[in-house]
Amino acid sequence: MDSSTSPKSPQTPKTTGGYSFDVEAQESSDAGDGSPSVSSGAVCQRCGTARQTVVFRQITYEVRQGRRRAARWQPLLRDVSGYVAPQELTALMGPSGSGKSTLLDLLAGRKTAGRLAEGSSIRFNGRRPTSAMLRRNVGYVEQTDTLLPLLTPSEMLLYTSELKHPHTMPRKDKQQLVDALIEKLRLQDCANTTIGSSLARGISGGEAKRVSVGLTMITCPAVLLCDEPTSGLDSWNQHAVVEALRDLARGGIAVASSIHAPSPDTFALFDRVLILQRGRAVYFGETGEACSRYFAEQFPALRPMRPWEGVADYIIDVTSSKHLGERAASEFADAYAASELCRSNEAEMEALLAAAPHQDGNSHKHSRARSLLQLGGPQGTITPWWWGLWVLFRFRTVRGYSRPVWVLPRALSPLIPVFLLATVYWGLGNNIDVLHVTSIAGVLFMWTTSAAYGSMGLMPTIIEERAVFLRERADGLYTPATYLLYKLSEEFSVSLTVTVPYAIAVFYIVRLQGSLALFWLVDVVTTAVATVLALLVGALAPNQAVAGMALPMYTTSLLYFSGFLITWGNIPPYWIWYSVIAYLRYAWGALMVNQFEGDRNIPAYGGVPVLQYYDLENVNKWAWLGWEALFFAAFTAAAWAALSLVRHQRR
Ligand SMILES: Nc1ncnc2c1ncn2[C@@H]1O[C@H](COP(=O)(O)OP(=O)(O)OP(=O)(O)O)[C@@H](O)[C@H]1O
Repeated sequence: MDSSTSPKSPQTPKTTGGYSFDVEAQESSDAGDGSPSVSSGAVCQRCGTARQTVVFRQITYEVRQGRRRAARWQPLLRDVSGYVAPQELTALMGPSGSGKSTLLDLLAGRKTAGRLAEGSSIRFNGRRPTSAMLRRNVGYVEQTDTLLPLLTPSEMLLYTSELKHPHTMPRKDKQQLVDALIEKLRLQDCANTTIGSSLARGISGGEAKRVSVGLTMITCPAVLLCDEPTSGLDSWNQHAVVEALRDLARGGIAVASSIHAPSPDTFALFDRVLILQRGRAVYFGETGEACSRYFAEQFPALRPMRPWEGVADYIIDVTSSKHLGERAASEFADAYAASELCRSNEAEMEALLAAAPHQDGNSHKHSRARSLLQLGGPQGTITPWWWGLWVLFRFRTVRGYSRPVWVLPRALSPLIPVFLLATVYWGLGNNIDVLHVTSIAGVLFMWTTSAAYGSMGLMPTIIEERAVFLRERADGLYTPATYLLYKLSEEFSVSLTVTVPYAIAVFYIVRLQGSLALFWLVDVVTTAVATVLALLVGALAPNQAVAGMALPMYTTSLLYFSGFLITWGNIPPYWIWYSVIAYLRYAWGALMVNQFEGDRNIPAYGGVPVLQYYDLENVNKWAWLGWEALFFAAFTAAAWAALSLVRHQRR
């Protein structure tokens, strides 16, 4: 395993796959926020992204804890300083809960709660970050992978590339970039293997993690932040992932990654390490010998390193408060704050800021900039909506259609209700005695009910896909409206087709009356409403369990008020409002009028004409179909709002 290349040694990085920064300083016209700038270092040969040095000083980050009046600001990070430099791979280490993810989130502008205290400052090339600038310059690899299990790494990267580069860029150029990334991340062996999931085995965890890194590298960010990219991996895969990060760093990117217990070989791949403990820095400096020497000199009473221990394990173990108690633990942070190393780091940061092309100063008034804490807001996409829809269709829908487990449940699930309706009510539709009138009303009721329940099976998939949606949306791959359109058209294209033969079969076998077109359209619109409801509940519900309960309960409640089980006149006055907004009432009402308007005098119970008995005598069936379609429009708007506004991710 190669762990040799030092960032200190001057070198001309290879331009492997175009992910490399030119060593000559060049003028860049894109600082990511639209303003021209001159980088302190170089620009990427491929995309012109300027190198970025991230300097963070005296970061104190607090969240509000406790209830209402008793709530107080609790610091999660205190006076943490350091930097992430181009061409360097920086490790963030520390016991669980020490604040590594919090710091990475802050640097990436992904915090949605809490505040940065007075005096905290984060600078990218000397400049206060804005949302647009962070989005352009920072790649963030989350702890959990959010990949599409049906695609291969090569397809996953191409799919992301299609959505992250202008649609006018030729496909072969995008493919070349993908091929270069595959080579850079050493994914050649699994490039065409299906990614898979926990249920269907695919590529390994380490390969999946490198694909996740690749997704953020598609647009060639200048800074790459990774939150525990090696968690859950064996030491071989850990090493492979960190090696890939090290290669990216050597190409000119500033890379920081949190990591737990790296093996000595893997730890040696890092250039620098920031060790946190209880939200405070206990060491920031070079890895390896320098790190162990610092602890040996500062704390001579510490136990010596055991022969089988790596430096990383040793430092984390000796500084871990589980052995020391809180007071002794803070002594490490106090000692570091008073150390020569800390002073020299401060001087280095001053020098980096002084050499930076922008001089926003350390004015603390703006260091709490909302943009820094709230990157997750509305954002644009690089490609137009129709391109997003086309790419989603090309990579996701087509792949779904090719799988029997996707198509068969959708195509065959209406078969059982259709079979039951056709065999139980065979030829009943033109029979006109009182009992049969009620049975026919029941057939129509069951027809709408089956359509309403049929789409509920979608919800688990929608919730499973939610993490992918949230990540891709945050990455600006598409808007919630495009995603909604994609999901609806994916489902409609199947349901429009399969409902035709089923509607014809039931209509003729049961010998129903009226318009076959309306009978089919009611089924289509009811399925559409149920589909968008599944998307709405999937977007709103915090988890599978809540979603799995909410939609069936809501749909069942509609059955009471659709006009069949209790006629309109018998609904208690305080429930009438619910009947008015029960979309199934309009579906069933339209079907009833369709069935009985040819002969309005057919009697129901008590000899009352059937449409009068069910309070439908003044109903226009097409108008009621239109009302149901309006419910579809309203639920679609609600689903769009939920997808846009509900985050499910508080950081
Ligand atoms: N929004 C928040 N509100 C309250 N506490 C929070 C919030 N975010 C993080 N914390 C707390 O801050 C501490 C640091 O969390 P963080 O996730 O940064 O730790 P970490 O070092 O990354 O841990 P691990 O290695 O286990 O991922 C934890 O005790 C966590 O519970």
